[in-house]
Amino acid sequence: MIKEKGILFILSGPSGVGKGTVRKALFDQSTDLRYSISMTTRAPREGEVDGIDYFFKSRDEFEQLISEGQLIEHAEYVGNYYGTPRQYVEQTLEEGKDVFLEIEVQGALKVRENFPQGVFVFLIPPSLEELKDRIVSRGTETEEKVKNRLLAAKEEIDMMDAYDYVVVNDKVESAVNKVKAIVASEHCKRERVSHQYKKALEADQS
Ligand SMILES: Nc1nc2c(ncn2[C@@H]2O[C@H](COP(=O)(O)OP(=O)(O)O)[C@@H](O)[C@H]2O)c(=O)[nH]1
Ligand SMILES: Nc1ncnc2c1ncn2[C@@H]1O[C@H](COP(=O)(O)OP(=O)(O)O)[C@@H](O)[C@H]1O
Repeated sequence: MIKEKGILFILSGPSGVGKGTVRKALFDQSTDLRYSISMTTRAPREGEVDGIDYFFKSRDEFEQLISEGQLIEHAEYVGNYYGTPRQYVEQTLEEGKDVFLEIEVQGALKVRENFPQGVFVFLIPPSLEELKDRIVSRGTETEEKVKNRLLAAKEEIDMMDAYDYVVVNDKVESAVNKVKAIVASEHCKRERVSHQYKKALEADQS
């Protein structure tokens, strides 16, 4: 029997749109998706645990991982490196399980080069005003940085055509439901493909 590979789902979108919030809400529910824990050089925040939230690395360690080809993609974001571990993703897909990445836009574009069969989901804010409010209310940015993030967000939103799906993050619960619907839809597509394949095999034997 041919074992089907898992599907790679990528959730991306501009800073502050709510990627982390939607991803956490999705994984708080029961799901068959496997979350790929990223590597980063940023310092752990209070309450974050190595190997759960991120694999926290020094810059030297991270650069070593890059040079050994151990990351599918990496990006420098607000002065820190972030990257997706290759072995976990490839092995999990090979085992037939779906993998879920939550990464920023540059990294997602790089994943697309290596995994064109991945399913790319772009999260957008209901409006730029709302995005600004979210970045400000998170309280992690200076006024200058908020301006820069909004400028970057406008450019990033222009890239949404490169994605397979666009989800508006109006209410967290409804965004999570839409992501779940996308996962279900991709499984249905695959059922159709594998069904046709089985029919072709049967026809060949008769
Ligand atoms: N390219 C890339 N981006 C990542 C990865 N892991 C997390 N990110 C993104 O890095 C950005 C910063 O994440 P973080 O430092 O946790 O702060 P946040 O802004 O509160 O989510 C977010 O946009 C994440 O989606 C990764 O492996 N690769
Ligand atoms: N649907 C939503 N409605 C209102 N606020 C939201 C929503 N989604 C996220 N937020 C808030 O917006 C801010 C940015 O969310 P976060 O998940 O950190 O974004 P990202 O990971 O994309 O940078 C946080 O303060 C979060 O609580």
